[in-house]
Amino acid sequence: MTDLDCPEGYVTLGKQLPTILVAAIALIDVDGRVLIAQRPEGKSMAGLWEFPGGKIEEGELPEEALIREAKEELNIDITASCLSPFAFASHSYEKFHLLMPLYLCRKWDGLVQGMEGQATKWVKISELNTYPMPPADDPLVAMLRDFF
Ligand SMILES: Nc1nc2c([nH]c(=O)n2[C@H]2C[C@H](O)[C@@H](COP(=O)(O)OP(=O)(O)OP(=O)(O)O)O2)c(=O)[nH]1
Ligand SMILES: [Mg+2]
Repeated sequence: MTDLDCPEGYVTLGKQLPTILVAAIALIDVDGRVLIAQRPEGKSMAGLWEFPGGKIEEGELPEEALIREAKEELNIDITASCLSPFAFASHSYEKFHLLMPLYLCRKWDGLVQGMEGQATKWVKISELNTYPMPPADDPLVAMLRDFF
């Protein structure tokens, strides 16, 4: 898939673009740092840093998608009760519109490991803007900076 292609599993909300639903998580550690992961080679937007997460699959709630993605991508266990809705991104890329709720999570079981070969990094929220992230994430980073 190139950066501009639309992923599978979209819904048609607007008239112009297919919409993809993605759930993302900002894990916050005891020192107030947030976890970001680098999109691996071969995926769209490879090399950019992101909040872990992924597409919400048919029949899933966003929280269920995050519990699954946290295990698949980071090998950690989280529960729905530890996920706080925080903000969302609504951003039109060239070929699709992204609707992405971002949840905060301060409690999980296990040690974070990049399970898909992706680099992971704990960064101070004040330094998040020094990592290149997808354009949809800009307002989320600003919200995190304002909030913390
Ligand atoms: N997880 C995540 N995705 C983001 C962020 N910002 C952003 O534009 N995206 C986009 C990139 C992708 O087009 C889409 C997420 O798709 P993905 O490739 O991570 O989906 P997935 O984890 O389900 O991966 P796969 O099963 O398709 O390999 O959302 C972000 O901060 N986190
Ligand atoms: Mg993903």
